[in-house]
Amino acid sequence: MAKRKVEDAGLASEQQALRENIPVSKKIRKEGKDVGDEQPTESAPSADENNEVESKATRKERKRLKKLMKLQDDAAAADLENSKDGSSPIDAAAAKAARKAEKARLKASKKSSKDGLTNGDTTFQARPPTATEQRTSMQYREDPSLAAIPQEDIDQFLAENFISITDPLASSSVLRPLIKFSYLPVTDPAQRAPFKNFKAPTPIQAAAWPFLLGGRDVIGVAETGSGKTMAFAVPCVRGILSLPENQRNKGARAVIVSPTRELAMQSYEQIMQLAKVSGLRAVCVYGGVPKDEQRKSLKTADIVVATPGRLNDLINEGCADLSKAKYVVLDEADRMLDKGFEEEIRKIINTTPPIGERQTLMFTATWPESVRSLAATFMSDPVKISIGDNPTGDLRANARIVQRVEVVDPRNKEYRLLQLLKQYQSGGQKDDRILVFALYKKEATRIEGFIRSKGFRVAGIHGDLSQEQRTRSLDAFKQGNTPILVATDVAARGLDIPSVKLVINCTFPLTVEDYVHRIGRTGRAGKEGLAITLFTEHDKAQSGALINVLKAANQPVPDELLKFGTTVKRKEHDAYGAFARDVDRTVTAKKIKFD
Ligand SMILES: Nc1ncnc2c1ncn2[C@@H]1O[C@H](COP(=O)(O)OP(=O)(O)OP(=O)(O)O)[C@@H](O)[C@H]1O
Repeated sequence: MAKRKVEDAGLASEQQALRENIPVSKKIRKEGKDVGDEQPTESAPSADENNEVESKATRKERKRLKKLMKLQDDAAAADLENSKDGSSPIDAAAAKAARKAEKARLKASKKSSKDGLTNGDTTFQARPPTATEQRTSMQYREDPSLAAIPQEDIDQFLAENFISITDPLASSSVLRPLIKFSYLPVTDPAQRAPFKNFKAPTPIQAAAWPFLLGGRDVIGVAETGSGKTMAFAVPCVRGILSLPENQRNKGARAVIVSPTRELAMQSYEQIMQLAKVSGLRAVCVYGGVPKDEQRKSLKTADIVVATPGRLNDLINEGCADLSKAKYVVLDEADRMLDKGFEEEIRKIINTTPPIGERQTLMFTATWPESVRSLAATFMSDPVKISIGDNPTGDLRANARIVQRVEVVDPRNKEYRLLQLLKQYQSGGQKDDRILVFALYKKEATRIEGFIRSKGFRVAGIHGDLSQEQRTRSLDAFKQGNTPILVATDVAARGLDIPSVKLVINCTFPLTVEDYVHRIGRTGRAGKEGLAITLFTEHDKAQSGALINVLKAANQPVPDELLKFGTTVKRKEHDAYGAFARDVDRTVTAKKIKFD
């Protein structure tokens, strides 16, 4: 284990060196502005130097495109052969069109190299292929019909959906978003069944799939309820299916780590929809229930979905072996890298193949500065994909949620809550689902009892309840038997409960990121939602950050809230308070010599 840590640290510093010498990034520009969030590094060459370097690089890129065309030609020819046997029909006309489109792109690349020595928005710099490039080259073949789409249409799709891709290796020049399900390299109709109720991939799915299918590390940041689970689940299953059949059902090839038991179960269910039809096995490993069944399933499961504590227990017991798990996902990644989980995550990741040999994915709706450098230590040349009109990566709430903030006297909170419940559960709305958030377990218990005493059907979910009670409450809420659920932040992240009409924050959470996740339980999968927050003087430290979130989503900011101030307080360290300094953990420490 210690050896692996040293190994990872070495690779991390190698990555850092690469990063400093290779300021290669693709930035999708909107209205002439950079939408990417990476700044050129100090060691970036001057404009003249760039021209010199880029001309070589552009030639290199042309070669790469040519190679890609040749491989596509060969593959298309092979497919055509196959289609003669009737085994894998492919549209030869589409393949031809794709080749034409590729040639056009190549021509455009030549032209732009003459004009400004750039290829569209992508700048290239000559350098040997990195470990990531060697590992990932050509695992993914673009569908010919996708390749045939004019570049302007692709650019329009990226701009309309505010898709920003920052790729340190600039391979995004050949990886187009999978804007239709039919462009997924899936031939078996049974494997397409899970998408049959969806019109098209969501932007995060469309943009992330080609990179993930190509074996790249990805950081995916997209609003709550935007389909991130399928974004990482589809390539997970495709990757395992690409292994020889005799290597399946023989232990973990992929691991997905989630912060809560309920979220782990939910992701497991979604993944099973894809895995089961393909004969793959998955297991969900979480605490609060006996281990025996989990131990047994781990022996044959291809995919492990887990919460960190129980997974580490089973690793320590020797029952969970992740040494072949080359697909590692941190769902709700910022939470997983938070102080409470960081150590557990590090232990888990240290038992997977080393950085560069595994694919590491981080998905989330919130990506605070405080976790970004730590995330980099687990990843190899990650492609950053973010969705939203949010070039700086600042915190953003789902724009379809109407947010209302009421500043109230702390003593009147429960009375106001009761009024709201009566208002939003009257007449035809009496079965509407309402999720009420409290901050503490005891508070949740008290509020649940209070609501019940007023004649409402209500259940609760928090850490003081047994897993059986938690599951029962969640099921009753999902099925609509109890239309009100009182929860602590165990239900803030990831839970996908259909038709939650209203989220009420009875007590404000500890961070504004949690606020964004809490209200994200409504307004999912393209639907509208409403969130009402009762804000008191006790929460005033959060007023500035909340005001920013409201403004960014064009929501009204009440004057009473403005009175608490607009300053955004820096996140404080538990031990060092506001004096804590952000440390770039990707940088290797300097050796100091004492003479
Ligand atoms: N392509 C699609 N079209 C429409 N709906 C989709 C699509 N893909 C997934 N969904 C649905 O969207 C809902 C939200 O998906 P999911 O739970 O993955 O969101 P998320 O982005 O992970 O949210 P959160 O940030 O809250 O965890 C789910 O009900 C899912 O079935």
